[in-house]
Amino acid sequence: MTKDVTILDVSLRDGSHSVRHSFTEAQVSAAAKGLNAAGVRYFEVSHGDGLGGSSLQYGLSAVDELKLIEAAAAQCTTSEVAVLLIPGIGTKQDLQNAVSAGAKMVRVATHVTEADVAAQHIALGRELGLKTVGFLMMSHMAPVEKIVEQAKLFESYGAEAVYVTDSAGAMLPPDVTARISALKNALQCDVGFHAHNNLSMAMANTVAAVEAGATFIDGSMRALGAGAGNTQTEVMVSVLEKLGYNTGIDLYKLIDTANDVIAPLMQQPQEITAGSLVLGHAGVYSSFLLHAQKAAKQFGVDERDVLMKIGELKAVGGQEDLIYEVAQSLVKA
Ligand SMILES: CC[C@H](O)CC(=O)C(=O)O
Ligand SMILES: [Mn+2]
Repeated sequence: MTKDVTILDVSLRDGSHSVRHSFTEAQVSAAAKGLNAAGVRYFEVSHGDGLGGSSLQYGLSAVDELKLIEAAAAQCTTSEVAVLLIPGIGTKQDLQNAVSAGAKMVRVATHVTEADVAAQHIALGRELGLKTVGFLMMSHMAPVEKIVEQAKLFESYGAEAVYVTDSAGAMLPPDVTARISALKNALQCDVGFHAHNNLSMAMANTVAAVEAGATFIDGSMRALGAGAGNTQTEVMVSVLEKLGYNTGIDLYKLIDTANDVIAPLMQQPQEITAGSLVLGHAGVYSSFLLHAQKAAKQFGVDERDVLMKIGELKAVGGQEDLIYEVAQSLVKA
């Protein structure tokens, strides 16, 4: 029996980190047109750090994300636009504005131990009639029991799916299997998985996730995303179809969009470089990479040392300014 898997493309949100939040309406519109034509059910559009992320701390967006959401929604006949909301960066008003611009899904993202800060945002998502999802970031940092506890909180607030998010690209397939299987046993709602390729494990981890029962899976075209990027959506469609899963996606149309729209806008190849490898090794947020490279350059220190130290400090999203303090502290007196 073929099993259905819902693929959510994050090129236009996680990819925002990789292009330093420089997406234009024309780029988003062209990518959205291709994703819709290929039959991708959901795709995410917003600043890399979610709604309200445009700031000195996280990086200023070239174009207001509401304009990008509108441009994307205008291309959708069957696909739906998702937005990411990290409570404290984005607000309930930001979500309402995103809905007016055409968003149909919200993913409320918290650190893996902090799901309780999302209760009112999940409730608002449901009230607004959105597909509403919980997103547990940095899931490698918590043991399985903690993840189950936090996912149950999300479900109790009304989340219709809960994601295990490997923000640092630090997990190995057994880590993924353990987490997804535990959530499948403990939850009634759907379970999702989001990977980063810092240790070259994104596809293997994605396969482990679907085999353990995840039915929502993220990817990005040409792997465009923070760090070494995400599971490459067009490759994942092929791999999942070969494994007997049904994605409902037209592979050629998706490849064309990846090649004709995404490849030309990339600012660097999505490779596993010294920095992205250390993200996975030390368990650091993938979105910290470009900040660490900038800070290392500014203070004349090795980006690997900065990231290793950040990993030791167990820094979490929102602590981007710590990267500069660490780089400064590494300068030899
Ligand atoms: C900083 C938000 C982050 O990019 C969300 C995400 O995609 C992840 O945690 O991997
Ligand atoms: Mn990510």
